[in-house]
Amino acid sequence: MSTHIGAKPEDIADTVLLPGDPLRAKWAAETFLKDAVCINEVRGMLGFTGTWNGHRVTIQGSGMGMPSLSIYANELIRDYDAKTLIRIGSCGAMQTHVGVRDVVIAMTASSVGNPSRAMLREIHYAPHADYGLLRAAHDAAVARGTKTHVGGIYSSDTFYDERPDLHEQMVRHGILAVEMEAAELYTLAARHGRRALAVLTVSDHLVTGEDLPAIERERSFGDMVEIALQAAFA
Ligand SMILES: O=P(O)(O)O[C@H]1O[C@H](CO)[C@@H](O)[C@H]1O
Ligand SMILES: O=c1cc[nH]c(=O)[nH]1
Repeated sequence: MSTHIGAKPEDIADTVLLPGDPLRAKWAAETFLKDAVCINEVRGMLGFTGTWNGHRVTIQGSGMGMPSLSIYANELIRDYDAKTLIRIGSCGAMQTHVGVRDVVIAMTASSVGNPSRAMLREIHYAPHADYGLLRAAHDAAVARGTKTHVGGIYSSDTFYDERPDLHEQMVRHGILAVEMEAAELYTLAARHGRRALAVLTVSDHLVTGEDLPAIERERSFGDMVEIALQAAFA
C-alpha cells in the first residue's frame, strides 16, 4: 500500500492507464478488461486490474489537475514500479480543424507551471511523450479510422480560466487542445525513465462552444482506450 493507493504491490500491472475520472476507470475496466478486480478505493479514486488480450493492465483514476495526477503517478512509479503510464483523458479543442469526439495524441504538453516546476528552477523543460508509444498510438488510430490529431497540447491549472490572452497565445502557437495533467505526467516519466503518453478525446470546443454531457465523458470515449491499449502492447 502507498499513501493514496490501497493495492498490494502485486495488484498493480506494469502498464497503467490513467483517466482523471475514477468512474471512467470503472467503465473502461468493465468494458475493455477481462477479470477486472477493484484494487483501490482510497478516497474513492477507483483503480482496477485485469487483462487485455492476455496482458495485465491497471486502470487507475488520477483526479483533476496536476497536483492530483502527480500523487498517483509518483506512487505508481516509486511504490509499484509502473513502467508504462498512459493518460486517457478528456480535453477542450483549441483549433477549428479539431472536432468534438476527435482523438488528440499529445506529442508535447506546454504549461504555465507544473508540480515539478520548482525543482527545474530556471529551466523551461519541454515535457514530451515517449516516441515509441506515440508512434504506436498513431498507427493504432489510423488502423481504426479514428479522426486523430498529433501535436502539442496545453496542460492548464484552471478549467475556468480568466486569462483569455493565454488561450489566444496557445491557439496562435498551434496548440491542439487543453487539459490539466499531461505536462506533469510526462515530466515525472522522463525523470524516472518510464514511458508516458496522453491519448485524449475532445469533450469541449473552445472555439465553437460545443460540449458533451458528463455521462458521455465518463463512458463513451472507447476509441482512446483501445488506442492506448494497442499502443502499450505494440
Ligand atoms: O476527463 P479527465 O481525464 O478528468 O481530463 C480533463 O477533465 C477534467 C476537467 O473537466 C480535467 O482533469 C481535464 O484534464
Ligand atoms: O481541461 C479541460 C478538459 C476538457 N475540456 C476543457 O475545456 N478543459
